Amino acid sequence: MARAVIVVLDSFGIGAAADADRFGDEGADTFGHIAQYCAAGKANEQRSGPLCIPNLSALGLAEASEGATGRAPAGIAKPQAILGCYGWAQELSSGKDTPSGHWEMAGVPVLFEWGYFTRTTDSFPQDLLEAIVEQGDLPGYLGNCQASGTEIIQRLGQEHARTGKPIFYTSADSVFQIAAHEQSFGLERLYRLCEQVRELLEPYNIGRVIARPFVGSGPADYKRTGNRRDYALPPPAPTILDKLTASGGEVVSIGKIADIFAHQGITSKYKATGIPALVETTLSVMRDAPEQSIIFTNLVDFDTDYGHRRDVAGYARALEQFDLMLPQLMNALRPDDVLILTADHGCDPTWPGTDHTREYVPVLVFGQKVAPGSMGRRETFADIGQSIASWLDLEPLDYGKSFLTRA
Ligand SMILES: O=P(O)(O)O[C@H]1O[C@H](CO)[C@@H](O)[C@H]1O
Ligand SMILES: [Mn+2]
Ligand SMILES: [Mn+2]
Repeated sequence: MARAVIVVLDSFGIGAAADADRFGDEGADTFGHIAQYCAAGKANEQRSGPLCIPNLSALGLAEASEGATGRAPAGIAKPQAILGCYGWAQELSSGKDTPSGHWEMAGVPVLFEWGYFTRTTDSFPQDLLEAIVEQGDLPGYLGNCQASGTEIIQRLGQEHARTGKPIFYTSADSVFQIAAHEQSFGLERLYRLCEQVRELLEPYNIGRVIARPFVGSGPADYKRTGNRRDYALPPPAPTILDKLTASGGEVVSIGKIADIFAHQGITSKYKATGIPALVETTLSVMRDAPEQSIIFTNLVDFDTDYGHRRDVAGYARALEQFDLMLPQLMNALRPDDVLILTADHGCDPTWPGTDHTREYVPVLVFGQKVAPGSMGRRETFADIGQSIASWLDLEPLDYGKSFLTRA
């Protein structure tokens, strides 16, 4: 009997994937560029100097990054000893979005193409917009373009508050996002609208509708809240989560994991806002979760607050903050448990635009019974799901090769 704890550092890529040119992402490197900016003294806001992440380093992060890129990350001190089993994984899925990355690590790569709204303005089809306005009983809509979510509420928030028209926007991802004010529009009303849009999008094969509530009295203090909700399509096949729950095990979602899996294969869920609170929640779940559990945490802030915002110093601070808490996660493991740190895609904060980047992700594994050393390059994120299947003595999954054998 054993447990698996997966912590996804959302968007923490470690170097352009072999197929990054297909995405215009050749040369992207979320971790490598953050380390480089820090070492060059170009990321000194509320922190300073080279990136200080001794605990991630002890799990083999720098070695994984060097394996993925052929270069050692700048300014990262070599650990005295490597305690983790480390590697770097290529994505098999066609997209570089959050559901694809998570489903693939849970054993189900997305081999079909999502629908996308590719026009930068007038992004959504007119008949779809008309149907949403009618069904949602709306006075109209604002936006209808590709945008950064923080920028668009600055630009259109006041008009939204004045007219009651919700803000519709998309990105390079397969998403329909709706920003609306929690008080003037209403949070429950926003959620209901998203559910209606989810249904109206049926013919378009769009991965997610995302509710983006915000508060504040004007552009100077508009702020998005932790009440974001993602309405994802369900994974196209049973994941390791479904297999474990079907066999009587527990799957605990922390953060937006349950939303990403359309609430399938989850036995309990906890939400928290911010990296410290999400890690604290993970620690408290680890104290009580029974054997044959997966504890699955998504740390969305790396992506939403720093990657998409192209905030290098903020991303570095968040990594340093997580690194300080990492020993608590390692110490909370029971003798048979395994801790896996990974990511779902990249979002290089030094890269043009505000979108994700196609990168290798780190696979850092720690457990009292896991032999340290390199697991090398992995062909698919599904190796994570397959390894957990083998660790928890479940039937093998259709995709992936296990990097874990119980000692
Ligand atoms: O700019 P914000 O609203 O954070 O949106 C980002 O978040 C979405 C979901 O990850 C992405 O598609 C990207 O558009
Ligand atoms: Mn993501
Ligand atoms: Mn994102």
